[in-house]
Amino acid sequence: MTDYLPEYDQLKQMADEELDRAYIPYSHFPVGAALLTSDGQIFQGCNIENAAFGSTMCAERTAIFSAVAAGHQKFEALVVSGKTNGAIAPCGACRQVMAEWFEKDMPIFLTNTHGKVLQTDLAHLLPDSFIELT
Ligand SMILES: O=c1ccn([C@H]2C[C@H](O)[C@@H](CO)O2)c(=O)[nH]1
Ligand SMILES: [Zn+2]
Repeated sequence: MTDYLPEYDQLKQMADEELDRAYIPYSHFPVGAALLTSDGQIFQGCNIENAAFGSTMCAERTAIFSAVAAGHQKFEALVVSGKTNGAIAPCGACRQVMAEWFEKDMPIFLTNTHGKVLQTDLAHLLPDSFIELT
């Protein structure tokens, strides 16, 4: 089961809302995300694809970069949602970006639209991560 987070239902609803905003002419694979800042704001993200496929931006990074661009650098929780059979799984690039901004134990809820919820964190998604030049 998952730890109780008062904002979870709102985050999940806002992540799901982004599934309809995803720009996915190539993969037809929508992903939505909602990110809670330490001061209680929520930033949404969807995947935004590009004809040059490598220029595509994932839902998770859209949410993180949107929050950082608005002046937020401390985060409490992330919910990601996909129309997948199991829980959505963030790509490697997103895990590396998460490592830059999230504490290792910050709750990350990987979900789908069928009721699956997997609670995890960066300690599990990206162990032994490269986070600074030392
Ligand atoms: O966690 C994920 C996994 C995939 N995608 C996007 C990238 C691409 O647009 C499409 C297929 O990989 O899904 C995300 O946004 N987040
Ligand atoms: Zn990604």
